[in-house]
Amino acid sequence: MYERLDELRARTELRLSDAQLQDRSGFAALVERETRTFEHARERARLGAVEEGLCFGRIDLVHDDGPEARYIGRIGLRDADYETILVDWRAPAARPFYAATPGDPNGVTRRRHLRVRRRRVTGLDDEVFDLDGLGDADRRQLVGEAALLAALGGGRTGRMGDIVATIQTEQDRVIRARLDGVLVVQGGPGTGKTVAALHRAAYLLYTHRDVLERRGVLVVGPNPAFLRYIGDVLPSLGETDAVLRTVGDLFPGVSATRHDPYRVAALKGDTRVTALVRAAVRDRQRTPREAFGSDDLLVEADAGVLTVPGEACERIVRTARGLRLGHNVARKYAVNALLAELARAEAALLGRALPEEDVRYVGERLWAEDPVRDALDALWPLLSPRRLLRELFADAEALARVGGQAGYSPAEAALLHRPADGGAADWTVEDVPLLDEAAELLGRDDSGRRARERRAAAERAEEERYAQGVLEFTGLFEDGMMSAADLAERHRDRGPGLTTAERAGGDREWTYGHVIVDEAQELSPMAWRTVMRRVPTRSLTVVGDLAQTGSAAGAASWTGVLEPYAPGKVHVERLRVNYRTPAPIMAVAADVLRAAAPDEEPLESVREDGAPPRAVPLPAGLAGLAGLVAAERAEIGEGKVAVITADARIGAVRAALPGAAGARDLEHDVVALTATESKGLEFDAVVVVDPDALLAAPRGANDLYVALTRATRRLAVAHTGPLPPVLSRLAS
Ligand SMILES: Nc1ncnc2c1ncn2[C@@H]1O[C@H](COP(=O)(O)OP(=O)(O)OP(=O)(O)O)[C@@H](O)[C@H]1O
Repeated sequence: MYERLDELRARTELRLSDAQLQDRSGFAALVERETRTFEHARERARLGAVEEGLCFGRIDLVHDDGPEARYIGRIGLRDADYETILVDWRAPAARPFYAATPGDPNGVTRRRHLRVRRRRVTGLDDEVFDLDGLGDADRRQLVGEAALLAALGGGRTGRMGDIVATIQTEQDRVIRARLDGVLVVQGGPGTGKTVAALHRAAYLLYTHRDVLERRGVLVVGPNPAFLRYIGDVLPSLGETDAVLRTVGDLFPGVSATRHDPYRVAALKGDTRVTALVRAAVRDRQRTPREAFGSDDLLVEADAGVLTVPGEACERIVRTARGLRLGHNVARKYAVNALLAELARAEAALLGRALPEEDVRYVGERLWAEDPVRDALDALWPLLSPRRLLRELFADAEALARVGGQAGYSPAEAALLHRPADGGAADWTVEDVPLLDEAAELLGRDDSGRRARERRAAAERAEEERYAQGVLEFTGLFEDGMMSAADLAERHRDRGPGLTTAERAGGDREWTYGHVIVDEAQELSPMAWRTVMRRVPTRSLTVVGDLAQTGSAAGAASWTGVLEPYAPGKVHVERLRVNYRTPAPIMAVAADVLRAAAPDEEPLESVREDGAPPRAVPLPAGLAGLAGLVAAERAEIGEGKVAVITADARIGAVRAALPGAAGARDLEHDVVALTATESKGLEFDAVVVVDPDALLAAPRGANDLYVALTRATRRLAVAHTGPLPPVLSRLAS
């Protein structure tokens, strides 16, 4: 297989250099060269990514016409005679490797896991499915237990790795689920939700390449550190068409990482805020009375003071609003109509006749005068989403007025007040969905572009055919959400030479072929609106754990959140086995889970071994912490230690551990994190500091649960005060 891989690599190199050397001139030749170069470079990257663990498994099957040995690997390979020598793990033929269980062997008589290092087989584990010889008690459901335990036992590196060789049956079901509809993967900590979702992305890109390659897959994660943590998985599976983003950077040009305080976040996360944004836009469409406190519009133009009667202005504002277009699009009408009135006023002032056909021309001339422009901008300004919200939040009076119109109490509206520093750092993660909402309401005056697009009708017809295909393929016909024509328009290619991920990342209106949302319990209803706009076909994988919800406006029920967007298309799968945390640590976490979410079933841990978790009193305060962390580090040898505490204590903990890194540097040996920052991550040893401070926060039991379940080997709970009763198991 490696020989064949080397041949393919050499061939790809050759094709790549041929493509680059091709020197025919002309536009078509240029495009062809770019396309070929791109394709071959991609193939080179794909072949380059599979060196380690090219082939990791084999299944023996019995057919009517004899036995078959099938090899499973990171990619599919055929020999020179076109015979399959290696089956891609994502192909249907590989499925029995993951799906065979003693109870349901799928025709497999033996499954073999191969361990290969530097092109040499260094070990193998066999499972023989001798159906007659098995009692129920032996029918453990783990696939390739020895290989799995070996993979789980290795020290952590600060980066997540792929698991193609040891995917478990329940995870395989998630990975290979259908593309259409909303698949929710609910599972406790360490059940492999994240890793399974990423393998699902790779599976979908492989199986539905025609649809997904062009539109790309969006992966939404909770914070930048998490995205870095998972960032290697898809490239190691040979995939480059995925875009990784936090909610804070879904709006191009803004990259928010800071969160609002709890109560503000709750307000901004609730869909009531859409009424506020709507009212804020409307508030900027003013009559002269609202803008200047005078009945009529008075403008000091070059010719003298021009007067437009208040009624005429009100009629124009009313009509422009009635157009039901975006604010910036309707502005064109409002400004033109007001200019026409001003042109007539000027003619009247100068005692001249103004033929109707000259009105437009005179209006354009007036538009060049600053006082005219200023006056019209005060009535109906051109607004960007950022300007709208920045000015709203900075203006306490406007907030109270607009808030009142949207049904907010004065106290609620006042919570949103924020002085404008003008810097980009002002934006919080919770502002991003509001910016997106504002962008939808404001719209863009893109009539020029539209006219050009109309001329490109032939091209568009092709796009529409494709879009129709997408809608049909994903089982979502024109149901009023979005027509094929709309979809096609949003999908217009933005020129050659960029990867799908690059094109998608900078375009707010880009719609993806599939969206994966991780730690999805943290998303507010407003964040969901923002995500859903990016996937009108509603093809999503939603991954999370309701028991780990920590954010102010996070989810309480999956169907409650998702059904309104995809009625009848939400399907929930549960993962029940914990691969990360050893059983003794999970027992401690289970006590906390009972307090946080009494209805959740505790998980079964794959790993029963491990050092007993312990409570360590720190009578002299955090001064004792450095010694404890050093001891934990010595215990784990190669590996990572995380010190996790409440927001309120993180400053003190960092001061006590000057050598520890933060969330930006997960590859460091010791990191100090808040519970929120630790979401989705894992470490060989975890030291939870001052659990009572964690419990004191809103949704504090969830935070403590998250912190305890980050450990893969060792757990210590250090406390400067008394140990909370929920952790009494540690005291015994
Ligand atoms: N089939 C598997 N083979 C090998 N390792 C696995 C497998 N499934 C999960 N793991 C490992 O278990 C750990 C936990 O996985 P992951 O982070 O995806 O869990 P999670 O459900 O997202 O957890 P959390 O809810 O706490 O974020 C990871 O190290 C992952 O690589």
